[in-house]
Amino acid sequence: MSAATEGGATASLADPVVTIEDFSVDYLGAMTAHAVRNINLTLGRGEILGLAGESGCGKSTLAYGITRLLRPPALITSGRASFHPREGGTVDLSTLRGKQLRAFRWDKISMVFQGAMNSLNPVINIQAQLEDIFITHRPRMSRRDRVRTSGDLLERVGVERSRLKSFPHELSGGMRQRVMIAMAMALGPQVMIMDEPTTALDVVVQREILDEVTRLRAELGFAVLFITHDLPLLLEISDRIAVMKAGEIVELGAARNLYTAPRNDYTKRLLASFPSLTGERGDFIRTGVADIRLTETDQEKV
Ligand SMILES: Nc1ncnc2c1ncn2[C@@H]1O[C@H](COP(=O)(O)OP(=O)(O)OP(=O)(O)O)[C@@H](O)[C@H]1O
Repeated sequence: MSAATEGGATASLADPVVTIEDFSVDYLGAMTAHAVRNINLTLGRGEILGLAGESGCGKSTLAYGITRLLRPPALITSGRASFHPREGGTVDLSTLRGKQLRAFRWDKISMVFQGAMNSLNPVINIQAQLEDIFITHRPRMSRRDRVRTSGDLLERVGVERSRLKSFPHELSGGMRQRVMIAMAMALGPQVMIMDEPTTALDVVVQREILDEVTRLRAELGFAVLFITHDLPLLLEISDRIAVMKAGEIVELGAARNLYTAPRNDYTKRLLASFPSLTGERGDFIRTGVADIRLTETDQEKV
């Protein structure tokens, strides 16, 4: 659990940075899938909110939906997601279009996805890829400042400045994912959405990167919506955790409370599937092998 911010979670809810209201997404087709169903969720300013749940429960669909990255056959069928900038006011994300939306994504809300490290351009060095963000979004920035800021960003995520000259294939997977986190942080967003950002990495690298993210959050004050099926990992880094099942949030609470006194049967089963938080972990969340269909009592909502 994120001891550094205990208590801060409740306080930050009085100051939300994103609110999601009655948000629903369907995948249209012969068998329409109701992937996200009437979700209400608030992300507090500076909070790390964990979103947990087995594969296919709708976590990514929710993240893509908020940031308007969904493509047909996905359709937002109800609700809205709003951003509340530090500077005041409210932006209904559904009203943003084209250039405005693209600028918003880097500037205010940025994203790091699982395969992000593979989306670096293989034929361009890291410096050019970082500089590119500033060329596009901060056109008045001098070349000198771009290079300096790009180096600062790399150092911030634990990658040596000298790596600016490297090409993606010269970096390890962990380093490439750190570069992606640096890119996501480049414009000082108020929210970062991280969808399984470390899943493809080995546990030591995963741990280092997560420590970095929590440290940076404390330093820079951005909020994080952290999505993973790995509940023990969420318990360590999150202020609050929302547990998702079949498109719905079945439990939402402070990470510590969720761990010590889960209310929902499904949450209890998720926790029980990890026999020890330090030892070997259960595997049904990863593989989806075991049958863990919801019982009637699981339907209790928050
Ligand atoms: N392009 C698509 N067309 C139809 N159904 C889809 C599509 N993408 C996702 N779905 C369905 O929507 C539901 C939610 O999927 P989603 O990827 O959001 O879940 P998830 O919790 O993020 O899972 P994972 O951890 O495996 O990424 C699933 O039932 C999935 O089969």
